[in-house]
Amino acid sequence: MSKGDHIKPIIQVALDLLETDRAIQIAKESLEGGADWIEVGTPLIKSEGMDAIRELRKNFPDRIIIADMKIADTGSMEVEMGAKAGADIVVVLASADNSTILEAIRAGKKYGVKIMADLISCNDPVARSIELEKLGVDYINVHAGIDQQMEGHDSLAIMKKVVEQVSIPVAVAGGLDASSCSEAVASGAKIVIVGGSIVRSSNVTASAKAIRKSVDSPSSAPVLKSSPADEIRKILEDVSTSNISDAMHRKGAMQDIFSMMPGKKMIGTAVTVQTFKGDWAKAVEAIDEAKEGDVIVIYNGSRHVAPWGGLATLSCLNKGIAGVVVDGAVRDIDEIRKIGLPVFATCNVPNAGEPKGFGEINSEIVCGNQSVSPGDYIIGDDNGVVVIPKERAYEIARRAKEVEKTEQRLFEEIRRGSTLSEVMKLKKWEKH
Ligand SMILES: O=C([C@H](O)CO)[C@H](O)[C@H](O)COP(=O)(O)O
Repeated sequence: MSKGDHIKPIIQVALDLLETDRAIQIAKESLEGGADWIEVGTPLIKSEGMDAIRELRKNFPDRIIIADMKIADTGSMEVEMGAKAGADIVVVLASADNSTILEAIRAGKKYGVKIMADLISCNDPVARSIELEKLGVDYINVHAGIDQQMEGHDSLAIMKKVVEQVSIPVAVAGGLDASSCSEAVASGAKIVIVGGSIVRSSNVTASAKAIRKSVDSPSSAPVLKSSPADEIRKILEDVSTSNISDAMHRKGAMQDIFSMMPGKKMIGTAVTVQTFKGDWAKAVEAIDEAKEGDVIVIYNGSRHVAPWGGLATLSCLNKGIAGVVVDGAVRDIDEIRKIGLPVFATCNVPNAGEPKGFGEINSEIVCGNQSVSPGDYIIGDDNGVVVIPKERAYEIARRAKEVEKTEQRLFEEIRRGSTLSEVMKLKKWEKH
């Protein structure tokens, strides 16, 4: 039997990293957990070039190595590069022109490597799979890319159609975890390609083991999906406002708004209130308009007169409101702390304002220098408060989760005795 012939389903670990040394260590831990094939991920190839493939080949002489080059042109030249660096399988984009695919296949035959076609972003993946098989590719990868996953795409439904139409082995990729891998194998996938769920885990070996176990006793029971709102909420419970800020490229964080209830996290959807210096009527009326799980977000603009205090906070608790944010001052901090509701504000003062009744409830406002519309997601913790526009809530929650996973892995590597700059090769990545 050659090193490519597997009877069991194949787990291909996708090393989507930027540094070869980390990739080698993570590959080692993945293989200990039961992964089979090693993919030199596209980001790694772009970061370190063909040398990443050479190094992985040197370290893992007996393993199948896939060069995820996502070839779009010059099929022959790039397959030759991958082959000469030590790859067994080279990846070409399924959306590349047939001339590129054919040249890749010809070069593959010449240099003894197989060709995998990646269906990422293909308009008609099933029809293209049939064409690719006729053209002569060796494997097809049904793939929802990382950015597509963040918007809720997944690859399993298309993969199930593709396996019915082609007889070459079908791989599947796109945010797979143990349960989706199991479903994929039960539905006909021969290769499961797993990146984030293994390589960004703080315990790579345990995560690979869990996937090994799931693909070796696959279940066709579809993974039960929760509603987008439930999924968003569940993810937001796991991540910090720092993770969310990173996911939003530093957009979304309110300025000069601080927690009055250290240690309390707040997640909810905005009911907005525009008021004017110390006028507390609209702020308090908003409590009756808000529903369970909402966050009342108030622009007031005074550091010296408070539109919010203990009585309003207790009223919120009675209605199941998730918390309050005030661009301005609050008072009765001792009472607020006893009540225990998360309250965020610019500062605290003893002075109350007046219920004059100017302003509006549920118009677009600016709070902490951020635009907030009714229904936007508001998350607060000890780092501060961030706003996620409702239209991007699912995507940003998913991206924040990826940030959190990446950090968990970095924590693990630092715990092993390294430093942040060593792990991240900071000097190499300084801007030139
Ligand atoms: O190919 C991939 C992606 O385009 C980045 O290069 C990933 O390796 C593939 O999607 C698997 O990774 P996960 O989706 O994180 O499991």
